[in-house]
Amino acid sequence: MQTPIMTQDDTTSGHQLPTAIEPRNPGMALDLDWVRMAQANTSAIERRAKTLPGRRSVKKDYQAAWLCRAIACIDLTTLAGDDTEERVRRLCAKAANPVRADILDALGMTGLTTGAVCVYHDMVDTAVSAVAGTGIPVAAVSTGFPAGLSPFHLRVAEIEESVKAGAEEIDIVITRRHVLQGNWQALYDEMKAFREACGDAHVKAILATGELGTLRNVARASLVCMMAGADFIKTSTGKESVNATLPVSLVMIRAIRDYYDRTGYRIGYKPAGGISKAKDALVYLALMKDELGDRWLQPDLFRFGASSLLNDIERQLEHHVTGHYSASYRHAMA
Ligand SMILES: O=C[C@H](O)COP(=O)(O)O
Repeated sequence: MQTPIMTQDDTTSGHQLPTAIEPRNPGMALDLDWVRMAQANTSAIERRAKTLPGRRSVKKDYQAAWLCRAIACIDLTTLAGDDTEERVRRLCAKAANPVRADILDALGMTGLTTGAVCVYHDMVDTAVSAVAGTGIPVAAVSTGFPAGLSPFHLRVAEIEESVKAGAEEIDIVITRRHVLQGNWQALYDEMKAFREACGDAHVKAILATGELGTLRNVARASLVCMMAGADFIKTSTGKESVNATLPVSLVMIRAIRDYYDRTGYRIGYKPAGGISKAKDALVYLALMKDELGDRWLQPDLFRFGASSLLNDIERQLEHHVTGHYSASYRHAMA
């Protein structure tokens, strides 16, 4: 049995924000030698990824605190073709009060919110009004999400419109073709233009890793996007057939570590798509702690892109506090 690596000390305030805000990533010139040298030892990464979920990484007594930390790191997302203003307002209300008050009281937690809400451009206005006064930022998916194949000037204009409407975070999608063709200069130029269009908004680069072919491509695309000024790198849109996976996460997290070692800038990580279970969230938090350290367990450097993860976490917290699952949960699981 392994010693738990996540203890109560790590979560004394559950979702404590860092005291110093991380400086923005200024980027750097494209270093093609570094990109070409980037490797990913697929079998070693897959072996390591396989051991992660089985590790006793969180002692049971501390799980509630860690689940609250996970909530603070969720970009609570709705990205559906049938989104309505009413659905987005409900999402924002949930982001501001993610867990029932009696459960939070029992845990001794106050002021817990999700890290952000994440919507399409069309819903930014609604979301900005709905989160007013809560301190929760609105993230907009942009640049022709999810495929990112609309005309370049329209992708840039979409970013500018979302920033104008009040989005503080922009999730751009890269052109996968640039990666598949090894056109690193084109990827760098695209990312740099998106970065500039974001102005003061934070930019997350969605790599759509399920469509990049190899882990080596994932490593290289991660580096290029960080060199071009991405503040976060994000796995996927949630719309591809393969979304966030542990092998891909290891590759991206290690690219973040290399970039930090070389430049001194901390880049955030956002796994997204298909993460819907509380126990999976704990595996990701353990992975961040293991590979990058405690600083990357804060919402300014780590987010889950997820539409349904919060529901499962809330159920687990309810179980932790009351010792049983609600009737509606038992019914849903039956
Ligand atoms: O980034 C957000 C993803 O689209 C959410 O995906 P999900 O609905 O599988 O949680």
